[in-house]
Amino acid sequence: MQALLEQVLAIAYEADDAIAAVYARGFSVELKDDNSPVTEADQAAHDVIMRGLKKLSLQLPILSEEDADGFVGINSEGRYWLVDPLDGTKEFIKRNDEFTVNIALIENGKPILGVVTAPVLNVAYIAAEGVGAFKVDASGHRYPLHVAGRPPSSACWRVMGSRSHFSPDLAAWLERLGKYEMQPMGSSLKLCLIAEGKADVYPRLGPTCLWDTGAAHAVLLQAGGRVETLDGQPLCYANPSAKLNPDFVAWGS
Ligand SMILES: Nc1ncnc2c1ncn2[C@@H]1O[C@H](COP(=O)(O)O)[C@@H](OP(=O)(O)O)[C@H]1O
Ligand SMILES: [Mg+2]
Repeated sequence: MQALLEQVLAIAYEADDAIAAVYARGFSVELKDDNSPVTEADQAAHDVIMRGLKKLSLQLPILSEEDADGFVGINSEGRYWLVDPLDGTKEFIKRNDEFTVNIALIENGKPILGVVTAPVLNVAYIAAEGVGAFKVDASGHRYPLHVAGRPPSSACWRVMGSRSHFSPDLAAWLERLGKYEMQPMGSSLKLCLIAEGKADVYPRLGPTCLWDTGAAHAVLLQAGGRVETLDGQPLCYANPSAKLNPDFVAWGS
């Protein structure tokens, strides 16, 4: 797993370079069939990742946001790669730097390896079963990741939230949580910040796709956290044809 993690990190860094090049030179924005925005950078990162994963000795089916129809299905051992080449496309377009490359290895519905890189913030979050979870800074230094403990009853919950999506259900959920402060953040960085101990909880009561969460979910699991549906079951990736996650809550401790 350690060797595979390093290979996947190298692929994600290559995708970072492709994205950063588009970011630097400027880009136009198109709308996909579902009306969500897409740029040249999403496709460039997808191409790099597909090429990289196909060269690995471990040959697995790939489900990428940019070619979901090309997914051939989970293999006989219950495994597949789950990829969001550029999560936070809206943040990319707004140029606020909060976007990520996401590659996860799923086995029997569970993310067992994950790599999340932020091309402009120059940070990576990596994890695998049997290896642990680490943050990698711009100079390549690695720091083990651990979630924070549950906040004392007098303290505020540090809540992560989307910059673009809020719902009445989320407002009601937060009301029940108690005292909290909300930190808005684009992309899968929300889950990574919980893995780092910088936030406590991320309730997502609104649509996301499997590829938005798989890689950062792996990081959070290895850092001691969890991601659960509203009835307390682990968020599961065993039915990729559904594409959509149910509502979920990511917890540190
Ligand atoms: N109506 C919808 N259906 C499915 N996924 C949605 C959605 N609205 C937003 N998302 C997902 O939410 C992600 C953005 O989340 P956030 O606002 O927390 O950064 C998007 O990722 P992309 O940017 O990769 O398209 C997209 O996949
Ligand atoms: Mg996404």
